[in-house]
Amino acid sequence: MIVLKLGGSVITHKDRAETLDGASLEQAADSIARALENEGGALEGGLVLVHGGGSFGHHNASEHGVSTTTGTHDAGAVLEIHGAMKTLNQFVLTRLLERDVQAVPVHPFSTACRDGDGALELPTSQVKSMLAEGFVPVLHGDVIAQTGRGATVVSGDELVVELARALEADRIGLCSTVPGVLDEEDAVIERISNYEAVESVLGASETTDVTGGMAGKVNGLLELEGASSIFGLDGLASFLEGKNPGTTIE
Ligand SMILES: Nc1ncnc2c1ncn2[C@@H]1O[C@H](COP(=O)(O)OP(=O)(O)OP(=O)(O)O)[C@@H](O)[C@H]1O
Ligand SMILES: C=C(C)CCOP(=O)(O)O
Repeated sequence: MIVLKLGGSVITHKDRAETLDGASLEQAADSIARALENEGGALEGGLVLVHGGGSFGHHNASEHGVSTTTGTHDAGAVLEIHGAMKTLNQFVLTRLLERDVQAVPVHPFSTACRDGDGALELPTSQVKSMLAEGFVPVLHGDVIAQTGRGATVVSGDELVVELARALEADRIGLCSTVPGVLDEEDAVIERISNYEAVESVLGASETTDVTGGMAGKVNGLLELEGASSIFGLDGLASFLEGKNPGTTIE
């Protein structure tokens, strides 16, 4: 099975608060629908989707001073951040359903949490049941309760790592707004197996982002046993066909 994240930077205009990038979301939904129609293809074992926040969630979290480590005890702030993510989730589900993809929501706020050290606990038995019944579960970056800190942000990137581990994913992909991890000359780095070797080129996101941009992605994916890929929207169809576009992290 495949765990795929649609980056918020792809499906929204990340520099404008709560603005969907409808054309890119539709292109992504088309690629997913086409890949699922392909019997015997790479998606035969099922697909779990995660999407990020982009201009939904990050702006709200930033306004309330909430990040993956700084929490809030203000339920109003939680509702605003979670509400923005649910709005985006609804857009994603609708575009998939319009293409007959049997996409269903999983909201991390109602199921996941962090311990006092920030370690993520993400139950996955409901995701497994959904997969077994032929659904495409769609999770998203969110706020979640954290022991001693109220509620903190959980990135879609963290969810991908946890899902990949718990579901023993065969393939893991992060589709972002860049064609891969870029070096100093903006060329795509083909393979990364060591964080220190690329640390100097890994930065945060250029837009409002409370979860760590490219550095966080590479760090998280390197923790996994198997290989994973970071690629742009133009690489999505090829990734879903079983190829390795963009940067391979192993
Ligand atoms: N070496 C690098 N190569 C590519 N992108 C980089 C690099 N260093 C920093 N970045 C930034 O990381 C961004 C991608 O991370 P970002 O977290 O914004 O993506 P996303 O996961 O698609 O979005 P979201 O976090 O909203 O879901 C790029 O747009 C770029 O600004
Ligand atoms: C900012 C919120 C609420 C979620 C962020 O998820 P990400 O875009 O995957 O980092």
